[in-house]
Amino acid sequence: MTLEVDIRVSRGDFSLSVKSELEGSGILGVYGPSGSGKTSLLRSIAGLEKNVSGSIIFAGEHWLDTQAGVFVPAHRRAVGFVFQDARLFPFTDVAGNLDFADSRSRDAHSSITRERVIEALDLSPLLHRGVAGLSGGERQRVAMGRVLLSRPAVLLMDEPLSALDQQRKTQLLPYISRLAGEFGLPVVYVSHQLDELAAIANTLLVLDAGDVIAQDSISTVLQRLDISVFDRHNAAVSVFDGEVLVQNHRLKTTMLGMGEQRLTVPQVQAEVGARLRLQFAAKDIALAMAMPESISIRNRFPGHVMEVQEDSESAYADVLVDIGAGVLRARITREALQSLGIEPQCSIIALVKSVSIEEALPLA
Ligand SMILES: Nc1ncnc2c1ncn2[C@@H]1O[C@H](COP(=O)(O)OP(=O)(O)OP(=O)(O)O)[C@@H](O)[C@H]1O
Repeated sequence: MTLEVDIRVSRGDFSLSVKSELEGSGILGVYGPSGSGKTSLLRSIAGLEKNVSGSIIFAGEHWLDTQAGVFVPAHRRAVGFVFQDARLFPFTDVAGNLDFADSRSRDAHSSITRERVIEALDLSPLLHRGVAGLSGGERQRVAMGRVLLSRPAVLLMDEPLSALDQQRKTQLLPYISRLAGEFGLPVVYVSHQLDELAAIANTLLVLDAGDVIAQDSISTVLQRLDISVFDRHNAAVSVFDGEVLVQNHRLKTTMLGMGEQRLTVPQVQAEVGARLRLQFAAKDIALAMAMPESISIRNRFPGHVMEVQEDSESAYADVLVDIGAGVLRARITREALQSLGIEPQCSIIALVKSVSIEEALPLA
């Protein structure tokens, strides 16, 4: 099932223009600074935006075609919308919230059953709890369950984790990638946190002031040194597919494979053979011209420099290093870049200070 979007939204000084296609059950991440048009895009797909023109086609069905005068109203689009706040019904318990959506669902023949939703989101211990006593993360899991039970064909998520602390966010991310995979749903996921998108998205669309400035597989877009919004708050990251190779229970470490490269990290709770998404923050990569001898950083990848970009507005430079298994992005000071003479083609060792690891759909 394909979602094809080719729209313009005009509102006073602001205008949004997006042409995008989302195929199958992937997660399309939408990233951009505040006011760049992320929410307007989701609202347009959902049929909630009035000043929209162009076309939106889902699985061959025209939801919008302004030339032909077609505008399918929001309640007739098979869309589930998860918001930043959970918006649960306070007068009933978790089961009641789920039952409400289940009973009003438009498609009882869908493969999305109450049992499968409860299992995918670990909701059984919460079913008879009142809504008021739930934690923020639990509330969002119930909200996702309720939206799923309306049996959407597309899931739209607008910063669903932004009200949660970092630990809860990390706990919820695997649920979101599981939903896309298990229920075969295309998901459009909006966030202004690049690490959140890098953890789960397959493709990434970057908006800036209403324009799409990049759109491709997430690993490709994250390598673009010309996208300056990645450098705000030192957000730039790179992502790799990894596989659990060895669990060392004595030293409490896990060895992961990324292509031919090996990486040792504090122990990850996953079976040998499990595939995980590895995310490296550019600011947590150091570069050395030769293999350092006595150093506590254990993860060192020999490679060669592909591209260098100095940011003349700041102290930093971005460097892309091909390490065989993929391309690692490093952010070091311009002072270090110049004094080490780092330039394209030179051999280099990338030293990884930390990595964040998620259960996610494989990279596109
Ligand atoms: N109801 C409205 N009336 C007038 N202008 C609006 C309205 N809603 C949004 N805008 C404007 O449209 C532009 C895009 O807003 P939008 O909410 O889509 O951006 P966003 O990327 O989701 O931002 P944020 O990350 O802050 O939520 C902004 O300039 C915003 O001020």
